[in-house]
Amino acid sequence: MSASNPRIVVLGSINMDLITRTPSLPDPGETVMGRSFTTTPGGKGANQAIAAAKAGSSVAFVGAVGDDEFGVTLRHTLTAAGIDDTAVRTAAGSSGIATITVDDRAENSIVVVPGANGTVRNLTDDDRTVIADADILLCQLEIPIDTVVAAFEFAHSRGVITMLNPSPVQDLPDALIAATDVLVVNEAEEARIGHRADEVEQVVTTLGAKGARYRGSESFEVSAPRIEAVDTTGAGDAFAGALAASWSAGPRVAVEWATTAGSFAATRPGASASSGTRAEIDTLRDAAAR
Ligand SMILES: Nc1ncnc2c1ncn2[C@@H]1O[C@H](COP(=O)(O)OP(=O)(O)OP(=O)(O)O)[C@@H](O)[C@H]1O
Repeated sequence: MSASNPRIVVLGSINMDLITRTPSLPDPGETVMGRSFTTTPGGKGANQAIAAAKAGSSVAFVGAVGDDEFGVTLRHTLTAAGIDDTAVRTAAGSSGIATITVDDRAENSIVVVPGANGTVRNLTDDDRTVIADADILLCQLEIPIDTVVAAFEFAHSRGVITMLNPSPVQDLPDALIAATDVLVVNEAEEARIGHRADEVEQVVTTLGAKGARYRGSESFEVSAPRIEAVDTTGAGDAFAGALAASWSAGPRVAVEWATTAGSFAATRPGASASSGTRAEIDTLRDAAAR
């Protein structure tokens, strides 16, 4: 990737994932002994922000952590990645939490508590300042959707490019569609959104191991490099962050590079930790071109 990196604001979720591995999932009322326990930062907003920052972009995050110990760790995760956290509030109560139990057959059960993410119900003056200073606003739908709509309308009015990854997928308000410049979806999300995606000028669809597709001023498909997939969790977030980070190079370069970034993430375990640096992604791209 060449062309200079844009300044990116991610407005979205940040969670602590609490992951327990166990031989078998407990039935209701049952207690089982687990094998191991790990905590890892997650949330689509944070994953995508970290992916964009690792790709070399200047990134600011807008969202909320709780006033618990996880909040301290989560905020540190952002700043350690070089992300500007001045618009991250600390809300009373718990941080966003995903309690994940995985058994030996890779079956899982997950409880998500939105916690602080659910308190991001309005835009502050600081948020507007950060957004107005950016080139791209990137959002998902793990915070209240009305806040995303307000942010997109404000960004749109200031000429800031709006990129929406509508996950978890849901009905999209007309105002959100109208203020979206680039829609980033996987195949399932695209199918659920259906013809409404036609109302957005540019749509990027990820196709898993097949790569990605772009529809806009031109239409094309790029294939993913062949890799040994270890864990595809977070591949979509790595793709979205890298797409924003490379967008100024034009859709063809950006979609190709984001596809390589998604594939790189699939070669590593975990979500935010699996995204690659710019050099790692370039290395995979160069190897695939040989
Ligand atoms: N098995 C794979 N081999 C190569 N690349 C992959 C593979 N799986 C995912 N990718 C890469 O990651 C990108 C995003 O994957 P996908 O389309 O599965 O998104 P997603 O469903 O949002 O992912 P997830 O929810 O697992 O994070 C793809 O466009 C591709 O570049």
